[in-house]
Amino acid sequence: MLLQMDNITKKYGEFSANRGIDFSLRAGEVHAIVGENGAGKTTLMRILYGMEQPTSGTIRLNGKEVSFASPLDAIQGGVGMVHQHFMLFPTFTIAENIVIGNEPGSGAKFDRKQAVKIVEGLCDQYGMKVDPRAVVSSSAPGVQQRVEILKVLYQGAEIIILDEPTGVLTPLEVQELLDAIKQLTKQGKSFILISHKLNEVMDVADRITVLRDGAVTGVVEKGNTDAHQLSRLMVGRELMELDRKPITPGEKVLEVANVSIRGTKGKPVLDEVNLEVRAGEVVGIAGISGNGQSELLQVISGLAQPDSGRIAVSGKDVTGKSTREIREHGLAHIPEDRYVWGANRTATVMDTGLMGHQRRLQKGGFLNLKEIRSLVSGWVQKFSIKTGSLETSTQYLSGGNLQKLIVARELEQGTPFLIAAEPTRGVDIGAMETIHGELLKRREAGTGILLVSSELTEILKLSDRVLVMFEGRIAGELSAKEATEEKLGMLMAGGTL
Ligand SMILES: Nc1ncnc2c1ncn2[C@@H]1O[C@H](COP(=O)(O)OP(=O)(O)OP(=O)(O)O)[C@@H](O)[C@H]1O
Repeated sequence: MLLQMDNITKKYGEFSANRGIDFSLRAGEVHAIVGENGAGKTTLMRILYGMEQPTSGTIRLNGKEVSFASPLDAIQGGVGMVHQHFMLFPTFTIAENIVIGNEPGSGAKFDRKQAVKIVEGLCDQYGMKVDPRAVVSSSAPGVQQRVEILKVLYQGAEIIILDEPTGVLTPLEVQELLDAIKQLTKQGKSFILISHKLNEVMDVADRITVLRDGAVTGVVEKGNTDAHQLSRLMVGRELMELDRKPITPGEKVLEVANVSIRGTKGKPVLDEVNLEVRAGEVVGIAGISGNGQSELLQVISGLAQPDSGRIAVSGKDVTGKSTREIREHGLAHIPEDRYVWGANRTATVMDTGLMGHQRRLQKGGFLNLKEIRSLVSGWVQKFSIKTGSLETSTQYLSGGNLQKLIVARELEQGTPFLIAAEPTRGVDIGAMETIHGELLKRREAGTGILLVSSELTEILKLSDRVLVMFEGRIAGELSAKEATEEKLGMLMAGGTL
């Protein structure tokens, strides 16, 4: 056995994030770890990667006991990890990012040409394509991820840990990643894959370990299981079908008229965008990321200003208004990137629950802490948010639990208009069911929802109408009845129906 983790326990105070976990990995194997948010997947991998020390338990590589005091130690032992959030230097080139820490050249002189050569060699060896001279910040997420993988390969990794690698990728990039994993295992590399996406797990994994509440609930060979059994092992119950009741849309809660943003390279970022959302309907926006969706959400929510055009929320012109003013006028916003817009990582769960809504929750200039406390603890229950207490700092929440907290806060504002951008990114399948159900409840209660998602299944499940964005324009609109993955895919790629 290449890797053997035996009886791993990790305690944080009284709380056990890992309880007596056994985990093993064969050479050339892809071993997936699945489980609910907060089940302890990332913790187990942080232990393997030397970022955390286990409270008890042993790790053996090729039969020899090892103890990694730091990621540097782990890298030297042949273990590399690609995190949920990329850790690259955005202003450096791809080649610089890959060789950093072990740069070619003598003394202080960095040999750029040699670095490019090294990266070209790696690309050839492992069958992956990147442009070594491109700057990371202008590379697509799929490319940045390849850079991370090439970087750990350059560092000599035999075991590569991928923590929810497909969350930010387009469907095509996901396929490329899965192909790259298969290719690399043929060359003897081994992967540990943390994922909530059971179809991807069933595609690429050889074995699957299911964790629940810090303990193993099953280890299965792929051939002996299916997505149904896995989801039952994960959440301990069957998932339910969504019930989307027919509605009659009401008055306009969002109107975007002829909105444009000029780009830096001649091409507009947003090009005469027109759309509306009415009370009680979900309008989905599909598109390959980078086609203007982020900018559209930014102008609607006051984070950016349009160069021309008009935006109205609940009938009031809010063009050029601040985020605070627009929020006060009836916008709630589940942001695309929870770490940038959604939360301050040092704030407590309670403060995060309050963020952006202080004015609404105050009386006579004072915050009603008792009311806020009972509100936030209600959300924690409803959305099964795993947290020590309301005073716990959000930096100790697992990724999916932080996402659930932000979703709960925005959904529960009960505003007439809600932006839901990637609302289920990083959440487990049970929580996804809860969030989808709650979004539909808001819709029935009359909230108009603008849903932006890179998951076509999510768009198709929830939307009454679907708009497709391509190169800053609305390239097409389909009703819920007309929309299929094939038609959307066609429009997303710039085609016509
Ligand atoms: N430093 C810490 N102090 C206290 N609790 C922690 C700490 N790190 C993690 N935890 C807790 O340990 C539990 C397991 O977290 P972990 O990140 O391993 O979950 P996960 O299975 O990866 O979840 P997700 O799918 O949401 O990413 C969580 O409840 C988390 O709040």
